[in-house]
Amino acid sequence: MSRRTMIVKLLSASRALFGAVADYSGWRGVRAGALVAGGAILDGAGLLLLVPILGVVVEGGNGRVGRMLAGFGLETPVAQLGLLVAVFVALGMLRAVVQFARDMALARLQTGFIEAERVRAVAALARAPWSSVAAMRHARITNLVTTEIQRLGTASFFMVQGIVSVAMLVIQLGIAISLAPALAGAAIALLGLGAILFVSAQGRVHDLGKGMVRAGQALMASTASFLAGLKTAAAQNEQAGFVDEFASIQREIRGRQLDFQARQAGGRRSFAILSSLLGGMVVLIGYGWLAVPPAVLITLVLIFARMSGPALQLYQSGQNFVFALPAFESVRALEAELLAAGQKDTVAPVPPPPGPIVLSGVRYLHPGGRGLRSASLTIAPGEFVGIAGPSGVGKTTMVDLIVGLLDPQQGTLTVGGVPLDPARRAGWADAIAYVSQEGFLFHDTLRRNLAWGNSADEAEMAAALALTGADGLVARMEQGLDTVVGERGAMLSGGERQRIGLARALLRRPRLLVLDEAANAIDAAGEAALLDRLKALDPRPTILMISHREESLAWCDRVIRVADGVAAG
Ligand SMILES: Nc1ncnc2c1ncn2[C@@H]1O[C@H](COP(=O)(O)OP(=O)(O)OP(=O)(O)O)[C@@H](O)[C@H]1O
Repeated sequence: MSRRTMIVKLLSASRALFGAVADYSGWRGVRAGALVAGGAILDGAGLLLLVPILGVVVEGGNGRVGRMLAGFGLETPVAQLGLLVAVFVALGMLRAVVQFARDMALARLQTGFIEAERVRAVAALARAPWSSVAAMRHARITNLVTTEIQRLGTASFFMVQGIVSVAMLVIQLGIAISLAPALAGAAIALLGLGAILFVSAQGRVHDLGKGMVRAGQALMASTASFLAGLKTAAAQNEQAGFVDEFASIQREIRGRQLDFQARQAGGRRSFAILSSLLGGMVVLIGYGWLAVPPAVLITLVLIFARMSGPALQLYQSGQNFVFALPAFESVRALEAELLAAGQKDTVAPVPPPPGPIVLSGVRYLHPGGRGLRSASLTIAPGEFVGIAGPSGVGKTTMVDLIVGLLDPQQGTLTVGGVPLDPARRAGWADAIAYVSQEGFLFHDTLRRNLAWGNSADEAEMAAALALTGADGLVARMEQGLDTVVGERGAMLSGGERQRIGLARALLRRPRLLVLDEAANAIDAAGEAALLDRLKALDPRPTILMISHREESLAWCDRVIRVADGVAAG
């Protein structure tokens, strides 16, 4: 990429981040901006006041300032100094108060901005169609929503720091110009040179930042697969492979961080050299060549010394900003991807009328062309329907269409005689309990796991556990429902996990219960007893059960057999 293209890209990304912060801040941003300007002006006013103070100190009461103050009745240098110092202290105190308010306002904006960005990204994720989320790498999403949004907060912080530094520098330069235009001109030229050098080095910093995003995602993915495969790895003594991969990503991250730190440290070194040169130049040229009066000369030296703080901060903020900018670009790219896939409307849910589920010529093919080619069937309310067929013929795809996770690409799907518009789709989802083969337990107590997605009380929980045959398990546990089940229910057996997942589903009192190989880890006798109790439920929800076991399918009222993407019944 040419330097020009790189600068244009950086500027447009910075403008986008600036726009996002401004959109979020609104009037609070204007207030914070006013506080930034106020802090800088008060700082400058304090500096400017040094001229008369030093004037009185150096020239006694006989200088221009002394004579002017004598006109107001302050005859002695001590009285004159007393007044000037009192004003100086008052200004200093006011500056401290304004800068405190400024820092708090900026901190509130920054933390609020991070929170808003995180909610925005998660909302876009929650409203994206399932098909697009299913294709995404989870590590990418987790990394963006946690680490990268935090880095985006850092970028916005450094952007604001940069603005504060610019405000301070402008005021300080303004004062320097008013005191000694030629010297200030030289300082501006030096700053301009620094800015050119700075911008030309930012392409590499931006690349480093992009690399950090990639490495962060790789680290997250490696950790996730390490944890997911830990048991298998431990059983096969394969942990070393995971550790090696982890270590190599860590090395990459460390390398980038060191590279960035070297750039920051190099910048500080150049600044230290440049500011000593500038200080020496001011004294020599000001005293020897331009014959600047001593009070003005000392004030100028103080101003230039003071300027090195904001100038260094501007340099470092700029570098940190560019380093963190790719985080903003990645978060917005994820959002754009989710938005492009279409967002579900947030509407008040309307339950579809009672009646059958009817599929007529429904088709859904996944990317790659596999899926459900055609399904035409009717399922009556309360029916217990088995769905069978070899692996990969489209059973899960059909069920995902029925529950509304996927939209038919062709054909129609109605519930109670009406097609699923967004409001009815939301109402339909409220009436569904879905149990997948893997189940879904989180690292918490049984009680909290059972209470997810329903408002059941303890008695209802006990009844559901009895129905799914998990009551004995809970009775055996020392802490009963308060037992923590481990990550994804790791402290339970596969069959126990499935029984708990089923109990939770029943607690929703669903209109449609979907069991996608949801009891395949339970022993045959246990499953038979469970299906018998499910079949006897009164009132009974419509039950769709995908299963590969013929003895399980024998409990169903009827079985729809899917073959090569085609289903009828
Ligand atoms: N998100 C996806 N992207 C691409 N292809 C997919 C996707 N989901 C499923 N498929 C493909 O679509 C076909 C049908 O998948 P589906 O999960 O519906 O099969 P299934 O009958 O439920 O299989 P199983 O009995 O093994 O669970 C498979 O060949 C599968 O590889």
